Amino acid sequence: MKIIPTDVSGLIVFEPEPHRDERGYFTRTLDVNELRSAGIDPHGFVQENQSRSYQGVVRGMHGRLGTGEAKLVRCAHGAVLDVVVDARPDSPSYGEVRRFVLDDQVHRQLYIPRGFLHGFQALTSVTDVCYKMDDFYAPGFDVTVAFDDPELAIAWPAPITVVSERDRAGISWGEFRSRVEAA
Ligand SMILES: Cc1cn([C@H]2C[C@H](O)[C@@H](COP(=O)(O)OP(=O)(O)O[C@H]3O[C@@H](C)C(=O)[C@@H](O)[C@H]3O)O2)c(=O)[nH]c1=O
Repeated sequence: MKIIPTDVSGLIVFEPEPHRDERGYFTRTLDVNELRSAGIDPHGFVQENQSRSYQGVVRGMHGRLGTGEAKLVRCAHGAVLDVVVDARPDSPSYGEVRRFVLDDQVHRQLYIPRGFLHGFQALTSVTDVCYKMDDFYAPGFDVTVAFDDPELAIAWPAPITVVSERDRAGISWGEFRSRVEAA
């Protein structure tokens, strides 16, 4: 498993080395030693989720007020463009967007520390995303920032097909920022 730091502090890409043969492939999807050597407590994860999305679906941009939540995200089937926004006011990259392709070919995983907004777009007809979280689902603290916020100007790569009602009602990045900065 290669550990690939990014230019944003705490945001880390993990790249495994899948074994491919005529049957298909084998790959590790979790190695606690690798996580520890990247400074992540593997026992911090308390919930794992899987969602299926059809081509063009956008989910996001989701964040959690208060302490936030860290996620370890991978695409088990198909491909996504995974998008994060650094929502940590004291970070040098506060407000910046980063985009990563996660797919079932290279099998990269993205570790997103606490204090980020997260979302993705499904790039394939059937797209399964799995992610571990270091806190339990707490809808009362969840906030959605508009996936099409003009200030964030996230470049979604494909025509957008379906967006949930919750995500269509997302607040602006400016509104989110004032809530986070006031906290
Ligand atoms: C996330 C979540 C949802 N649910 C329920 C609530 C709802 O009825 C249904 C679908 O929820 P949502 O529409 O919020 O699912 P979704 O839009 O896929 O939400 C997810 O999006 C990605 C981008 C993330 O980063 C995640 O943290 C999470 O916010 O599942 C849970 O029971 N537990 C959970 O942990």
